[in-house]
Amino acid sequence: MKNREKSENVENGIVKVLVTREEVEKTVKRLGSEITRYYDEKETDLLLVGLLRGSFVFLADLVREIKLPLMVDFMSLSSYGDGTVSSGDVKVVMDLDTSIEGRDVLIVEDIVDTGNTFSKVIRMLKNRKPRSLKVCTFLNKPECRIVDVKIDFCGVDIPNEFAVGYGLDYAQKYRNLPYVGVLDPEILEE
Ligand SMILES: O=P(O)(O)OC[C@H]1O[C@H](OP(=O)(O)OP(=O)(O)O)[C@H](O)[C@@H]1O
Ligand code: HPA
Repeated sequence: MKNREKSENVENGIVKVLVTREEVEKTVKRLGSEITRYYDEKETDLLLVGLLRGSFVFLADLVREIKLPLMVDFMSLSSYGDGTVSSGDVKVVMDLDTSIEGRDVLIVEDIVDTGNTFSKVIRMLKNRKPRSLKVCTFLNKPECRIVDVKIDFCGVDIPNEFAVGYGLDYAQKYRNLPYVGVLDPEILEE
């Protein structure tokens, strides 16, 4: 089968599953409980900041597992202009709508890879004087870290392979897979 035909069927482009649908569900529930427990002890004014586009699937599931009043806002940053390699040059494409001054902000990501995106957004949001600033990611690739970032709520550690699904894309595709998989290297080379 030709690569083009393969890539038209998303399931066919996947060579290995890294996080199954069941593991996704368990992980999101665990993170929801941890976050609920952490903020529950304080008088919280919780704002979840989702980083577009990758976090939208995880964030939609996560908010339903957090048993606290909260608000949601989004930012869009871009770092992977050419596909699979981080340029290290993170740009703000769309900023928040809301002021975060004096609020408890939880940044939500689909993946921390080099750490460039998180470190940039943390620096930027700290300047806006939130009461607290924590970070949550569904996936973590510790082997790829270039910039050190402290992750407060971490889903699953994965190896150094290009992951797609559950919000993560390759060339804007595969975000709709309900699990996380590794893409066929032939497709990456196309
Ligand atoms: O730790 P890093 O090396 O910075 O990589 C992580 C970032 O890369 C991806 O975003 P991307 O720029 O691909 O945009 P997307 O969210 O729209 O997929 C991902 O969603 C994270 O935001
Ligand atoms: O493994 C990845 N997959 C998709 N997007 C990404 N952005 C950083 N790392 C990845």
